[in-house]
Amino acid sequence: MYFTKMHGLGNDYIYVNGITEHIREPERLAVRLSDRHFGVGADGLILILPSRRADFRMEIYNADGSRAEMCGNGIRCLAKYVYDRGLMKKKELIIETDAGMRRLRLETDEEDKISQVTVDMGYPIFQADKIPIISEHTRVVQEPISIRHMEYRMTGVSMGNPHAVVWVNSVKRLDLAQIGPEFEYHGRFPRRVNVEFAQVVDREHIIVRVWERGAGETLACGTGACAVAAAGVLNDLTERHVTVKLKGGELSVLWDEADGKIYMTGPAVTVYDGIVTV
Ligand SMILES: N[C@@H](CCC[C@H](N)C(=O)O)C(=O)O
Repeated sequence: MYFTKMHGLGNDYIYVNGITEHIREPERLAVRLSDRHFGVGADGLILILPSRRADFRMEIYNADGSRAEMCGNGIRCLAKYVYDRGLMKKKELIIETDAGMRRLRLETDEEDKISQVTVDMGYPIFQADKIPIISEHTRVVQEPISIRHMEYRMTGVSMGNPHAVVWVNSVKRLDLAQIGPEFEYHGRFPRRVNVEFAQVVDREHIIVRVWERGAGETLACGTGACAVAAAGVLNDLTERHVTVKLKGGELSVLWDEADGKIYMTGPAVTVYDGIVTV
């Protein structure tokens, strides 16, 4: 099976062209290939598939084999994948995801190399039952949650996939390996959760560490950065246009007042092409 390893800010995925490759049991394949010791090594597997309603369809499998609705870093890389291979030569494209249609715009340099990709990430969803988060309130805004005898305050956001944003004074000394799984599998998240620990630097800059559902701590999360940006506005901590600094680099995120949608801009990188026996 031919594959390509790509990353957005170190959030790395194995990309397989599902138009030419016949993929059986993608959940199991994701687990096997994502293993960093016995496999290729990645945060998950992304399949590029045909779509009747859009240019392509994206299917995401986390490293543990679970299916995710949307992936912000992954979708930028998917756009690069199809553009660089000439599967599509437009600089504007629409990708169908399990979270709905996403519109993307590619920026290229004078050598036709992609420098940045902007994604229309859609509307942030705050309704607790739609995220989903179990709560007595319609929205989860700075609600207490107890983890390992510590009380945290979380704001719930769906970017097509579920996120809990926790504001902290510093992201440095957090033991994510301990608290991450406790959030992810907490009973208040019926479909598990991605959790972002966010530190406000000033009203336009945020530092974030992410524990991803199905993948653990990753170097970056596109949907997570958008969830943090939305929570920052909701909690009146930040402006609508922010730079989100993650372990693997920076994303620019705008929650547009005009249309209510979130726009995320960042890089997409190819690491290498490979062949694996499956
Ligand atoms: N890293 C991604 C999100 C991938 C899916 C996530 N782990 C989930 O299960 O929802 C991103 O860049 O958005």
